[in-house]
Amino acid sequence: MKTTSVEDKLRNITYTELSGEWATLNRIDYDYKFEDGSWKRLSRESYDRGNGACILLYNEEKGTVILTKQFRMPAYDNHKADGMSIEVCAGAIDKNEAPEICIIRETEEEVGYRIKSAKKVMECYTSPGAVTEKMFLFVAPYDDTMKINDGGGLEIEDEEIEVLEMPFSEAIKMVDNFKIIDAKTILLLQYAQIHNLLG
Ligand SMILES: Nc1nc2c(ncn2[C@@H]2O[C@H](COP(=O)(O)OP(=O)(O)O[C@H]3O[C@H](CO)[C@@H](O)[C@H](O)[C@@H]3O)[C@@H](O)[C@H]2O)c(=O)[nH]1
Ligand SMILES: [Mg+2]
Repeated sequence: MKTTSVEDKLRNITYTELSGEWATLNRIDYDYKFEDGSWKRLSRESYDRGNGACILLYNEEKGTVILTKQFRMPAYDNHKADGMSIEVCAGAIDKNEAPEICIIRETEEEVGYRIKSAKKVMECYTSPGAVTEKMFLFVAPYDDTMKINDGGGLEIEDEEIEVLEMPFSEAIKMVDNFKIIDAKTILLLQYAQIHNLLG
């Protein structure tokens, strides 16, 4: 592993905003020092849409988990199937919002459960070569007494989210047969498996 600090490898960083409608797509130009000591001016496009939080809700007694199903345009754009994506509950973190506060809010909005706290189990970049987004991954137990509405997402944000409560074993099967192909969801389901969250 190389130990040169990033300050010694980078200089003259400039930002050019290429698009800024919903989130910001920047072109970042920078001088980069290679290991042989040579400098080269490089350019990378970087899409900044903030950070995100997501959560796997699980019920050990029932052996179930709560997932969501919704249309995702970028997924549709990629493989032109139906564009429906089965995912753990997730949302973009508001400015100055703590990831745990965000995920408690999203849990209420998207799947209709009021949880008091959530345990952070991982952090990950979703696509570090292209997107600035860091994702904070949580787990929390749920039960029927915590259900306060039907979820579904916010109408003002045009969200249409189907709430799925399914056996954990079925969710794991959906990873194995490629029906669940969202990375954060696979990570959390496998975390639950490795750490025996559902007994
Ligand atoms: N007009 C417009 N609206 C958008 C756009 N992107 C998102 N929105 C709106 O913003 C809402 C964001 O809902 P959240 O629940 O906060 O986020 P999310 O769409 O579930 O995204 C989460 O998952 C993504 C995929 O893994 C993550 O990329 C994201 O950070 C977050 O965790 C969407 O329902 C939609 O109304 C866009 O490009 N244009
Ligand atoms: Mg969401």
